Amino acid sequence: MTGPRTGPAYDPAALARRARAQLLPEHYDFIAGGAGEERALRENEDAFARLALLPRVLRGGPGSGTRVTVLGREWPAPLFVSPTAFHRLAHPDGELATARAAAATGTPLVTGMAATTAVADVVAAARARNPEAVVWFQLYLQPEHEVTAELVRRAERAGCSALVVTVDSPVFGSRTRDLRNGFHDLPPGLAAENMRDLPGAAPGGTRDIAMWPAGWDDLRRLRDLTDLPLVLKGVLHPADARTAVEQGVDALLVSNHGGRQLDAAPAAVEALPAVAGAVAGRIPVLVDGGVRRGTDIALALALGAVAAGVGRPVLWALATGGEDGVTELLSTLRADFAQVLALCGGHRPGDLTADQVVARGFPYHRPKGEPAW
Ligand SMILES: Cc1cc2nc3c(=O)[nH]c(=O)nc-3n(C[C@H](O)[C@H](O)[C@H](O)COP(=O)(O)O)c2cc1C
Ligand SMILES: O=C(O)C(=O)c1ccccc1
Repeated sequence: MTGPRTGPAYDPAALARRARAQLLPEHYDFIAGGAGEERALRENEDAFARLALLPRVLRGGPGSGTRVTVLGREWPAPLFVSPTAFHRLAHPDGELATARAAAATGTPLVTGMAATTAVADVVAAARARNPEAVVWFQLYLQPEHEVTAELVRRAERAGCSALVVTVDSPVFGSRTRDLRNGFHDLPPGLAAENMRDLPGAAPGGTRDIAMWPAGWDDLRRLRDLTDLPLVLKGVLHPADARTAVEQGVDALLVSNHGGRQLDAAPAAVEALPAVAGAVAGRIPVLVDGGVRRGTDIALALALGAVAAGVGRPVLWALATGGEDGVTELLSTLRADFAQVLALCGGHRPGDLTADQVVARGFPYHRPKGEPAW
């Protein structure tokens, strides 16, 4: 046999179980949980499991690898780390460990305004491992424009190369487990470091991160404030996708926020085809939610995404293995995707197409278009 072998079997559910054994129950629940009855949360993974890939055969030729180009930068694989709050809940090294692992594997990282490490320190840790490291900054538009403006300046000064504006949170979702556990505040010693010393804000608590019903006008104000590319995170409706393109948004991230906001939202991967159709190739479309293995990345690409993000698995890997754990997770996901791509008869990520995606069950039917038999 020639070519790389993938490593020992990777079991995403076992990783989550090991993390659960490491963490305080209320911290595990904060990370694992979703809104309401956790339907949107479950659907993200279940929707991938309901889909199958039709491999193409005898396509010959060598593979040219897993590289993709996103907003003018080459990524080694169509995989990135989605923004998640409070990495120091998972491991004392927190976002610094995540940043080092992402940089070491060349995986773009979206660090968030709810990080427990300041964005300047996150980018510095990443660049120390890999001067080419791609770090984006995620923010919620704040009711006080000056607060948003200061966050943007901090991200720019730190060296972030795009802003991810999360737009699915006009209000905070009802996180059932957090309400049950009474988990509202970070433990002593941890703080949302990006919120320190902002105009009008008290230093460092989670409650400084306002979720607020911003409008397209507020997005235009942000557009006028910075030359960084803007990525809208949390778009599910194709009409919003069209508006975003018209408004000059640079990319979309299709997401139901890991099932943590609207519990009736569809799985991200189910919303993806309509959004990709509305965008019609004018800007890149990314997706996150329920991505756990190479086949999920392949399905996301076949359905119109240029790359897929992982959220919770990174926190589980961080909790169980710190920086090394995250490095292993990201390398394994990339190798797994490379193998799936080859098994599908693809030579490069763009070779995966929607006609290769079928709903499981017999007789199976294609999600759109002609029956496949
Ligand atoms: C613990 C946790 C914290 C999160 N914090 C944020 C955040 O601050 N901003 C944001 O846009 N999304 C946040 N998300 C959503 C993620 O960016 C992402 O959409 C989601 O986790 C992807 O689904 P996955 O966890 O199934 O991979 C968070 C998710 C989790 C699990
Ligand atoms: O966005 C989230 O899902 C999230 O958990 C969070 C928590 C506190 C502040 C900001 C985001």
